Amino acid sequence: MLKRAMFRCGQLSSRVFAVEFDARTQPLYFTLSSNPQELHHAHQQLFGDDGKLFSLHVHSDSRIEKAQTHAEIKHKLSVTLSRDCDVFEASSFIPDVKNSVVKGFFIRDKSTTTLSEDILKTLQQSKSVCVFSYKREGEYCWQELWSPVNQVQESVRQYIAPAAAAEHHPSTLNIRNSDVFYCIDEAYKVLQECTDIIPESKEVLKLVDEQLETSRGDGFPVIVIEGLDATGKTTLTEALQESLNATLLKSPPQCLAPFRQRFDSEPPLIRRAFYALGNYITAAHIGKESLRAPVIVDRYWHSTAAYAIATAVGGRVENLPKPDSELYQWPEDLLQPNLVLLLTVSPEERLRRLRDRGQDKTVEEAELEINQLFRLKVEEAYKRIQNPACIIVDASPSPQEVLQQVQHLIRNKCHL
Ligand SMILES: Nc1ncnc2c1ncn2[C@@H]1O[C@H](COP(=O)(O)OP(=O)(O)O)[C@@H](O)[C@H]1O
Ligand SMILES: Nc1ccn([C@H]2C[C@H](O)[C@@H](COP(=O)(O)OP(=O)(O)O)O2)c(=O)n1
Repeated sequence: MLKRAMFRCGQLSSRVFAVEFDARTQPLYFTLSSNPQELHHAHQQLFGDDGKLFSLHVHSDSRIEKAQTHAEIKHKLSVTLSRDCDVFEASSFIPDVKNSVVKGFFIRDKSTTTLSEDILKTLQQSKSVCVFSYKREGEYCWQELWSPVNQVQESVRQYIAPAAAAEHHPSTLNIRNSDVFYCIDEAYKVLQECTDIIPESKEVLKLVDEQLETSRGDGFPVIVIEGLDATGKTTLTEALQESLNATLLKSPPQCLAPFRQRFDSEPPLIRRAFYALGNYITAAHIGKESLRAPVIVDRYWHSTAAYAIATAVGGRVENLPKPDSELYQWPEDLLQPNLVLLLTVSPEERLRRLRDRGQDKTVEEAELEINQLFRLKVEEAYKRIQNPACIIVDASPSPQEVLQQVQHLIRNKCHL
């Protein structure tokens, strides 16, 4: 039983563990060795402290189950653990090997209670959760499979040994087909896999099926307006609709509005597949409408990819996939617009606009406000997307001036 659990965790010796100790610094990397190794000074921060240390990792052959279990554990740990407990995002991975990441958490419990053990005991009953504990002895620290009743005779001590920082941040390794989708089939499959647990998936897939093949000849230009919330997309797209006599579309499309809240509460795999499919429905609408008039689109694939990448990647902007990464390439089967404009304003002006609007913000936007790092990553990811890349527009002047600036760009680039 224990051996099977170890096996589920993959070949531990070739794996590197990364703990997101502090969002502003690089993760703490370590690996495991069967020989005692003195604790590296950097690791003293985590392993040298008093208190109990645990890590837990989520495994399953079903990616839907894995995503949901991870999200449930995250929620449970955040609401039940005491103030004396720190929880860090952790992962284990094989350096630079795509899709090798196993996500989990690292728990440091300085309390005198057994609360964290009690919670881990419950979590461990799930066949997809694997818990390790860490023990110190002098200069050494080792990891072993944790068991609440202490019958881990078979478990081998694996000593903590320093590991080099990975060239590609581990959170970038699993992005393809988990956070960002590069063809309709991959996103479609995710929703097919969750029809049992999320009945709404069937309705979304039906709406996708109802869309005819997207084909677009030499129709009117298609112009996408992108940007963070409150950068002025609605104001500009409505003004453009009027001034160009254009059709205004959105992604996700109106027909998905009844399902959005449901999918927003799901883990990234399911949530991002939903938004990806929304782009294909919008593409079908663009295909039809652009035969009749110019089309303005409020958010499209740039938003889907930039938010997904920025959410998936922990810590600093430097952790994003490298600028030349294939992860920034537009999906080959998704209708391409003629022009993508990214509206940018300073963080202060954006906050002022958000406050003036006085609306409830989505959770993600509320996080943006407190999380400068996240906002920077979304903007940087927007700028790195290729084929087509976006043109940056300074949206801080008055609405009339922004409109004029954009009309000028459209005249030049699309000859409208
Ligand atoms: N160029 C601008 N200058 C000042 N305020 C603006 C400008 N464009 C939009 N706003 C205001 O900022 C707020 C957010 O604009 P909105 O168009 O709703 O942004 P988005 O659609 O990107 O969320 C609104 O209250 C809007 O009136
Ligand atoms: N085409 C799109 C549009 C939005 N999204 C996602 C990205 C973010 O998680 C949210 C942002 O939506 P938000 O509600 O803040 O946007 P609006 O205020 O409606 O412009 O939606 C997407 O993935 N793909």
